[in-house]
Amino acid sequence: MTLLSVRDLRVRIRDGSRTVTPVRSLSFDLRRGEVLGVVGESGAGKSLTARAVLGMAPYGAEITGSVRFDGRELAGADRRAYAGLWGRRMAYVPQDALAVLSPVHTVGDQIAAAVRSTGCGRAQARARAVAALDRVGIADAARRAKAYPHEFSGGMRQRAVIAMATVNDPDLVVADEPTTALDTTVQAQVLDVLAERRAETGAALMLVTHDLGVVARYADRVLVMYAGRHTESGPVDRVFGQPRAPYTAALLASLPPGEPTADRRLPVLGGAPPAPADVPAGCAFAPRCPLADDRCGAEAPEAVGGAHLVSCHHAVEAAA
Ligand SMILES: Nc1ncnc2c1ncn2[C@@H]1O[C@H](COP(=O)(O)OP(=O)(O)OP(=O)(O)O)[C@@H](O)[C@H]1O
Repeated sequence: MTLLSVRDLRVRIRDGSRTVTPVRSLSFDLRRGEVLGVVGESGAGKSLTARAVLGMAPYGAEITGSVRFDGRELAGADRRAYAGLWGRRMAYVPQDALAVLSPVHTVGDQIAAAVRSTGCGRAQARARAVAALDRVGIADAARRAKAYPHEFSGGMRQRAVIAMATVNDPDLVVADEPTTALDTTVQAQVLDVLAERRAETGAALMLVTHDLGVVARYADRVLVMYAGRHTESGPVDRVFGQPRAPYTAALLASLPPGEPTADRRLPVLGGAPPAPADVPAGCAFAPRCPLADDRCGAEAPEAVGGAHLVSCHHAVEAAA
């Protein structure tokens, strides 16, 4: 069943003296309990999309289109509309734990406060906070709950944020590059903890990452974005096994050998994506695409296909 339905999402934002549209005409769905990986090069609009879904778009950003969460329209809603949702039904795991953890309260108190927002009593909230820390692999959780965020390592802080995000069994967790700031040795452990907690709570997870290997390992479906738009989406094994858009194929081909099934027909991507103010008319990828022709320069492609959607005038036919 669909939990989150995003249609024709557009994020407009002032950038100095002009207004840019870093996310445009973006549509995707997330089903209950599903893990959706959102990938694309830097500047593709992944973070803005995540923040638009959460009602946490930067100040002054204009959100249009539709963001339906469990049947409720949230696009452009004010913070009051989200107040009953944050921390209870939807939760955020950012790249930097300190963006959501206060430095002046203990980790345990902060998780307990999230529990208390559901109406739970003080003693029980504390006990649940300690249990939540224990579940994310924080040893000696009762003692560690009394520590402040700066007394935790980066990996432990991220575990604490995962504990806080999942303590109230939310329907949706949005994780934006949740391990990018961590040492590589710790990244996999923290992602495993996030995946475990997701499975235990049954939450859906929107996992923003630039790492296709992470998507291959943890996600059910993938959304590939380019210059703020949908490029390709569908089940991970189909999109990575038989990419239909030249951009997805090139992204996969640029992976080191041994990474997810990479079709290496296309050369490694040259050039860089356009800045939001310089997105060309037509297909945004056309200037870098080996298959681009006049139509690509003139006409932005619509998303076509059933479960495996692609926005490309030269899309490879999906295998039956
Ligand atoms: N507050 C803002 N004001 C103006 N432009 C912004 C703002 N936030 C983001 N942008 C622009 O929007 C585009 C998309 O940004 P976003 O952070 O969503 O990309 P991303 O795909 O998450 O990239 P990365 O992988 O580097 O985090 C970027 O070009 C960025 O410069």
